[in-house]
Amino acid sequence: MTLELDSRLNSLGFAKPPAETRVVVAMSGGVDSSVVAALLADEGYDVVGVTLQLYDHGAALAKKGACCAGADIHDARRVAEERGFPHYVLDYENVFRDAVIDEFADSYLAGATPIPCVRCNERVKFKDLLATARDLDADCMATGHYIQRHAGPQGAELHRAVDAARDQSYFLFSTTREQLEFLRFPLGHLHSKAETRALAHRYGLIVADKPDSQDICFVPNGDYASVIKKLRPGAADPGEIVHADGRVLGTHEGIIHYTVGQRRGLGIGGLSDPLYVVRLDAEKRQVIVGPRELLATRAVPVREINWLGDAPFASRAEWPLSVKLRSTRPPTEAVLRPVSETEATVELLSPEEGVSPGQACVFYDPDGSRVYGGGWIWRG
Ligand SMILES: Nc1ncnc2c1ncn2[C@@H]1O[C@H](COP(=O)(O)OP(=O)(O)OP(=O)(O)O)[C@@H](O)[C@H]1O
Repeated sequence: MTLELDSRLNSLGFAKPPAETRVVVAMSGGVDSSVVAALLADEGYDVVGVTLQLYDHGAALAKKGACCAGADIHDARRVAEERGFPHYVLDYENVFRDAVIDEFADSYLAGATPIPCVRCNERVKFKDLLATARDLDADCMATGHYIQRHAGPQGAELHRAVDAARDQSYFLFSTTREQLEFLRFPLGHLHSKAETRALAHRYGLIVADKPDSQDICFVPNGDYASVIKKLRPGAADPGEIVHADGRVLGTHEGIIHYTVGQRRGLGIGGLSDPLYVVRLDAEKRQVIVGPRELLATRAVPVREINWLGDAPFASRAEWPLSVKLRSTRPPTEAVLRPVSETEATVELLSPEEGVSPGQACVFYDPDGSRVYGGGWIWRG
């Protein structure tokens, strides 16, 4: 660990001494947020750990070891005990089910590909948990997200994490400016997860070698279709697989099994050209397939926009930006044309494949480093 790194991590940006600065740390029981809590406690901050129980680990949805369930709560508590700061567990099962899981299931049934982690940040962690932190008289709330918060001339700014492989900006675009003022992300400056684990070992944390959590915490092994079937029994009805030219090519076991851009697993072999899912029609329960060229999208309709730029979002006819259309893709150049305060059309300079309703379109400045917000892709 370099001295330079330590000095960057030493301050949450408050004028008063750490001992007089109360920080609520959102603790999942994973290595990232445990390191945040240990680091801040070590620097002398008045740390209070809070863990949300998001679902019952004995219930059908959860898997052993999934975040937010029993074993993780136990780990978070152990870290707090060993580092000597208070820790609270709050039961958020009902809130999480209503605000995140239900929409996740309904979104798939409507033919979209949702991102529940964004809704969890927006509706649970940065709303109710943040309110709890204020109730606890905290000066700020810190999380283990890999993202940077910079103090800019117009207020707090959101920037991509230094470690591009860990960057979570795609999942945080809907953070409001007011929330951002109160939030801190002490891991955003780190260059790799190895640095986080090195810190965890330095503090002797029991979670130092705990495996990284999975993509969606309530979906065991990525098998989201099983989760949806449990939540909405009978809702995943079979239907037709239809070529974009109108030919019926076969049947499927429910549109929840498909996503735009998918090629494998269509079960319609024997055709000369490779076919891709180009659209899901929830009303007709049809999976529409076609050749690859039908996947290319240039104009992306976006709504529910949260803007984190300095000038009002709708104040200009167009903005040159770069955008990310999937969490795993790099930013790509675009021009954004506002339609209203919360809606826009994003025109991509080079067309992208597999742009799916329900995913986020996240806006960055043209060099792809500062996050200007984003919105939800819809069908238009
Ligand atoms: N159940 C929870 N209770 C409180 N805070 C949580 C909970 N789950 C996640 N968080 C907070 O949100 C951050 C990002 O969550 P995410 O699910 O992306 O975890 P992660 O990257 O696996 O981090 P960690 O190693 O801390 O689990 C966590 O670092 C933590 O600060």
